[in-house]
Amino acid sequence: MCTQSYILHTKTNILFIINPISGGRVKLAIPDFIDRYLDKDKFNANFVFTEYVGHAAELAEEASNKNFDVIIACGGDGTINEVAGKVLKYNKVLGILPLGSGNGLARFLKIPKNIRYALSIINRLKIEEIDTGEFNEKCFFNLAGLGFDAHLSAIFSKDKKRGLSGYVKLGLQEVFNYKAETYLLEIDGKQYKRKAFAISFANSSQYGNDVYIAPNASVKDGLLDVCIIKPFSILKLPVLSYVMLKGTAETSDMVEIIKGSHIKITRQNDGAVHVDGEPLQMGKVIEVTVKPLSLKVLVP
Ligand SMILES: Nc1ncnc2c1ncn2[C@@H]1O[C@H](COP(=O)(O)OP(=O)(O)OP(=O)(O)O)[C@@H](O)[C@H]1O
Repeated sequence: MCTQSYILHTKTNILFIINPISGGRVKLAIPDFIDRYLDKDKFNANFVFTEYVGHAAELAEEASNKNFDVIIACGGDGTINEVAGKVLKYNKVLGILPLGSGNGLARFLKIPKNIRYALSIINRLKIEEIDTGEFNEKCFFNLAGLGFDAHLSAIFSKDKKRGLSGYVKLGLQEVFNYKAETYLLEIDGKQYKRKAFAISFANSSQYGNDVYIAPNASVKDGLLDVCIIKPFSILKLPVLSYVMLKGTAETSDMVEIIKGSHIKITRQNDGAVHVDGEPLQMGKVIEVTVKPLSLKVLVP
């Protein structure tokens, strides 16, 4: 594990990239709030709101080329994905203000939802390096996956209402009709054939909202947890929900977890995948790898 602190001779240029729609929360007052609690002796702060999907990545790229050393993703895992992809590319430092619906990576890193406390973490400038994943060359930082989770994220992204309740409602509508598929997996050279409801590749332990798919996952072990949710009778949905909320999914016979660093997955058809909850379409064959300790993040 590598922990560093900046020795500050001059002020650090910091950019807050704010997603106005994440978490279903209005954020017009956020810049004033940040301005009040950010340490002005350490930082020159700038703020910008995103205007469309992909804009956070463009803004982070621009900022990296303009002397910003620390870039803060103010949103959920989708916003972090866009910002962190560029932070990783330009070897900058990522900060997080958890303003999303699920906030999976922020929860895993113990960054509080209370913005004042989250800002106190930024003020301390304590940096750690974490693993990052690649899903057919698309970076991810929390979770990527296919099957039901990918199907749901594709539908959720078209929904105007964000937030936890909308997600749960949609999930319950869709779970009844979703059909499990057969996948061929190669994990660090070993072959597996599995029929699955969903498969997640977990860098952190959770989807968000403290729903744990991979309770023993670590962002520092150079490994991903391949979490296979087996096909199940709808009557067992409460059991599956219970073990995920309790953080005991690995003990359930409905879930199989295999750790690995080089994974190839072959499915029956092209279709939906998700990276950090954002929907994408990919082909039948997907390669998943991990870059150990590759991203610098501000942590408590
Ligand atoms: N101005 C905007 N209008 C519409 N979509 C936007 C805008 N700015 C960013 N986005 C998109 O919003 C999406 C959702 O963002 P994000 O994932 O951060 O929030 P969330 O889904 O509420 O939280 P979480 O992923 O933690 O559950 C991302 O795909 C992002 O590209």
